[in-house]
Amino acid sequence: MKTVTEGTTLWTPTEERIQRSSIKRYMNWLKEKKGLAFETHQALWNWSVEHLEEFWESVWEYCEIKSAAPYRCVLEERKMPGAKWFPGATLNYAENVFRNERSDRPALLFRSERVPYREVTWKELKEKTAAVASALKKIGVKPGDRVVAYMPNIPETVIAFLACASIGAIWSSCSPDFGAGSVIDRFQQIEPAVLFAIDGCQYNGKEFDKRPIVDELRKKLPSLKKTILLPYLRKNEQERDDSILLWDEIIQEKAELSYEYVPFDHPLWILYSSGTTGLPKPIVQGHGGILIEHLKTLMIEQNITKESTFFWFTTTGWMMWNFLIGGLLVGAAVVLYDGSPTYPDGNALWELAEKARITHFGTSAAFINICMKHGIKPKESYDFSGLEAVLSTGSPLTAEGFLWVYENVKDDICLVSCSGGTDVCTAFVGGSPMLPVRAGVISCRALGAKVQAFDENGNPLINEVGELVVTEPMPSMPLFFWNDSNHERYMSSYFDTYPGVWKHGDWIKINEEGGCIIYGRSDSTINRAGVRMGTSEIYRVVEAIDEVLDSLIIDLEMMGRTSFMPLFVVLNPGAVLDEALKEKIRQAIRQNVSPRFVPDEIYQVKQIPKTLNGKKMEIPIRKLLLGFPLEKAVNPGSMANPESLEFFMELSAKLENNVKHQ
Ligand SMILES: CC(=O)CC(=O)O
Repeated sequence: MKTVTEGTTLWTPTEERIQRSSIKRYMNWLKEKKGLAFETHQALWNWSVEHLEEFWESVWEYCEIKSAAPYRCVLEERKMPGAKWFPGATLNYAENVFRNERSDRPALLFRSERVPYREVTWKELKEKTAAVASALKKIGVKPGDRVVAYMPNIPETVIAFLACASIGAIWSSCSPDFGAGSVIDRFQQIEPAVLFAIDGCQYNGKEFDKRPIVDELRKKLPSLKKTILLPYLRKNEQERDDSILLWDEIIQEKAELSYEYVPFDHPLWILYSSGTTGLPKPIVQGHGGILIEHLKTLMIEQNITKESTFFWFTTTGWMMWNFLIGGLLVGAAVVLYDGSPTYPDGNALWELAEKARITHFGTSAAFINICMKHGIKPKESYDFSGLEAVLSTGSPLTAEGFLWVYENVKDDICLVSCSGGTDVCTAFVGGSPMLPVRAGVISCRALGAKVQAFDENGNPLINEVGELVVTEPMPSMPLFFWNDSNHERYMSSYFDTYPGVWKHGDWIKINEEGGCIIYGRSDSTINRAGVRMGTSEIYRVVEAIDEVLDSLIIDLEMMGRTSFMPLFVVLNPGAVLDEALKEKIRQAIRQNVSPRFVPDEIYQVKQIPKTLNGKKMEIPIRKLLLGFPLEKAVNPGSMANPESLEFFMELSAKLENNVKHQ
């Protein structure tokens, strides 16, 4: 693997390119319409976070947001949580999508492992959305009711979502790689009225029959009035009772699309993020907040226009799906892909990039690492003449990953490594076509996101690693968590450490130029390629296995190291950790959680390190395995079983050697 020094400049935009970038156009507009002139991106960012109300109002005007009733003011109170944005305004997300309807370009482009390539026109998208909206209304779905989907990343899922948004119902989805238990844990909390589901799907060349899971969901979700089934795997073999409607039947209906105008803070969707304990947190985000945040990011910051073709490799279980669909708000053609990114080989997505003439290719750092490890050189086989930007998220992209993109994809593109979270359904930090790209460094903080690195006492740090915090409200922050009426869970998720300041749970370093490096999670949540899972969800499955007595799982993803997620198990007397038991554990996680969370290695240990009151010591062990000295990682005095550390200290030394020799 070719190495490169962190911070090496790999790309500098030409003056011509800066001038035609969307951010420059927005800056020119600010100058002309508001008399505000900014020389640099940093100056613009400073203004955007100091003059929040002016900034977000300018986004509303510049992006020409369509609303039914005007707002009384931009921000009623600057506080977190509880900021009330654009009170008085009523609007609808779906209307802001369909205002872009046109006949000369498709709305969606789609490929799956089974479907070679298909385009969906704006007309088809609108007609089918209208038909599904009408079916939902006939079922009795009202504004505020929940509509859930167990569907892959296919056009039908986008249609179902837009239909749901158009009538003011609340959308929520889990991707079919989630096992029944994980889906039930999420959907049961929000009592859905309707379930959209597929009968099965294909991944990595293998067919998966999902009917048993769909049956289980229907049994365990008593609030369901109907299930709308899409026979995706086997077209003609569906057994059904009256509570199941078939997709093909409901889309036959001719209906007019109309919009339920809802307040700016009316819930649009519920996303899930896992903490370290308890069930996944159902995060509610609003029509207006998402609309304005996604327009700001895509249309102003990322140069996505009506002529762009925007792709992100994602499943419907990751917030990047929700973000990708935001491309329709700008009027871009959105590219969907369903399947393994490496099926039949590592060129699948690059081939799609050529075929669909993708201008903005979004992926995860994990995918770039796979391409790098497999020596894939897409530029030798494909024509990327229209490609303007490669975007990466999910985990920090290493300096070598940056270099790989410039050497093997295209040398004249803006590479955007970005990081944010499900909690805000956007990026806090990212890139800009007006800024140079430096290896391993995220170019800037997002406009309107007052991101800082804080020390333990809440002092801002420059050039030192600290907690990623956001000190001013953002419109896409959660409205609330479902079933959390007194905001207890919401408060403890972000505001426990620094009152009134959002602590995100990532380590970040910010330099004087505004460039950022993310160093991974500062808590013990597992984050595999962007999808978060609480450790408790994995313990539940692993510890249900007869042979397993206790367990500990640690995510060792950190900048400069390959992602490595070891699982430690204490076995019952007489049990042996042989290959058969390891496979049994992996299989249990694969089926009940998701294949994504199968550990990289399983180790047998005598004891799990615990605190005096019996809590598993995830963060201290993570620190130890990441190479922190013992005294900085663990306080043995607070432990019930300090002798359990010996194994982890030895392992830490071995992992250090591995890393040095990578
Ligand atoms: C933008 C993001 O934050 C994506 C992720 O890493 O989950």
